[in-house]
Amino acid sequence: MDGLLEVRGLSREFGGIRAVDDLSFSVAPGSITGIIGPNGAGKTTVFNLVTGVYRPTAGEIRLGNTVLSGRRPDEVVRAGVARTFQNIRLFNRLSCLDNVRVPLLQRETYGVFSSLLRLPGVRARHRGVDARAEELLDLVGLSEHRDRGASNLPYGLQRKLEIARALAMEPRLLLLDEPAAGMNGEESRQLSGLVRELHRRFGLTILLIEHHMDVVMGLCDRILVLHFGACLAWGTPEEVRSNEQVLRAYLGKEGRPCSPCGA
Ligand SMILES: Nc1ncnc2c1ncn2[C@@H]1O[C@H](COP(=O)(O)OP(=O)(O)OP(=O)(O)O)[C@@H](O)[C@H]1O
Repeated sequence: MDGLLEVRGLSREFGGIRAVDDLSFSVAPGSITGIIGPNGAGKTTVFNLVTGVYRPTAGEIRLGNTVLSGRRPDEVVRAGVARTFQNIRLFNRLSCLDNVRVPLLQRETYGVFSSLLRLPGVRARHRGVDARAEELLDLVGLSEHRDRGASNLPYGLQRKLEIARALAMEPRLLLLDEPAAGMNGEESRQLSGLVRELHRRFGLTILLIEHHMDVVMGLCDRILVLHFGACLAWGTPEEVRSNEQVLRAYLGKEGRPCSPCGA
């Protein structure tokens, strides 16, 4: 097992529904991996399982040597996994800068008394946080919007702000849930450029869910195709694009799941 993320025999049931069904795949360190599949295929449930929002019914998830399955979301973040959400989750009343400062401050461990007394070391660390927040906003192209309320940003920029917030966690693995949702062709091209740049600059491993095929095919080294919670296909964009089962599934005929993926 040499993936940064290793998923083995993962299942999750909701009542009688198997949202994720005995799924295995591996995300290589430093790669960009895409998850695609029809609505309801289980893509977001996989993210929720990796990030500790849901507990698996069966199976194991590892990040390097750390077992993630069964951990709380805050423990998963500390282990090095950050994510963005399909339905954007920002502090709407806060400025862009403060939206990024919050996770940065959470990472800092202040003694309560030194914080209350505003000791010099704390003030210096606050300045460090401000500088880092500005840097992250600059990186995603939001510097000029730093003082603007998050809810006043256009949708595409809110998605970039979410990415800046996730980067503030200094993740080893970044999960992006439909980063190009609601974007037009030009916006999604820009978004692809940004993801590529972040990947190069931070040596990040990225797992992304996306319905925009041009984004997925252009960015990803490997693609996992989910169908009824199981792996329908796994491979390079070229392999997936020409896979008969994938073509049939998207055309409405049922394909036969394969397993395990990327092992
Ligand atoms: N909390 C939940 N309770 C009950 N059923 C759920 C829950 N979360 C997901 N499901 C079900 O699990 C299945 C997979 O849903 P999921 O949201 O993971 O799919 P998806 O591939 O992300 O879909 P989409 O592309 O529409 O976002 C669906 O049948 C969904 O209704």
